[in-house]
Amino acid sequence: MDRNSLKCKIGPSILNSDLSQLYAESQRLLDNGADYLHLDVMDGHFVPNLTFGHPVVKCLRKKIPHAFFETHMMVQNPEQWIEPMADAGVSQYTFHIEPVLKDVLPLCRKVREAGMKVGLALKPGTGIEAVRQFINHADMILIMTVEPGFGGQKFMNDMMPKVQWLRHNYPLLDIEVDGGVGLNTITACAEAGANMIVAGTAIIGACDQKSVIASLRETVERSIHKCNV
Ligand SMILES: O=C(CO)[C@H](O)[C@H](O)COP(=O)(O)O
Ligand SMILES: [Fe+2]
Repeated sequence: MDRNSLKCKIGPSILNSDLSQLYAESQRLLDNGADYLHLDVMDGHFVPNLTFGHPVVKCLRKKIPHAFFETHMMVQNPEQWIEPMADAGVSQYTFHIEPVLKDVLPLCRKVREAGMKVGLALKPGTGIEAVRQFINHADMILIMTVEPGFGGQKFMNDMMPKVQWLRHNYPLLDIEVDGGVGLNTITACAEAGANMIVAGTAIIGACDQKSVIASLRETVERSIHKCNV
């Protein structure tokens, strides 16, 4: 299997950081080796929690003009926020397919027309068959490894078969895992085939962010390399 063009990317989630210092926290993560920022947007409907929306993302973009911003849209109506998030300077718009199953394709098109990359996210209870027909229309698939809504939850190892299935059938697809990912769970993610790694608590709470990010990267790169030999 030729996975030469598959890249490991580490995207810290700022969900559990000191949000009063959003810019400083985000810049520190980038300075410590993050490849992108994973921004968790929650609307209090799709998940029982509320975070921030496009006005905050727009302010952050003004301070950080060049980094790749992924918004993880845990919202009931993803269509509503496509234009505002594009205007805020979002690079990739990752939305959950569950509330919009009949409209996934037109939404993918709208996200792309708005100038953003397309990510499709699956809750733990959503089987891979629900996303199969849309994979070729997306840039990335996000397999949630916790129930979306809160940081600091326990990693669900039983999500790994979904990642394995995706990697087996789509050797070059960007596959992201999110939820409870850290030094103790990264090997499972890497061996299953994930190459885009979201980690919140494990990075934000670390004394040495740089070494945690480097270590997550090393594990994933080792797995990618193993498949190339
Ligand atoms: O989408 C999320 C929660 O819904 C967060 O991205 C995720 O939980 C990251 O935090 P942690 O690594 O602490 O689990
Ligand atoms: Fe997330």
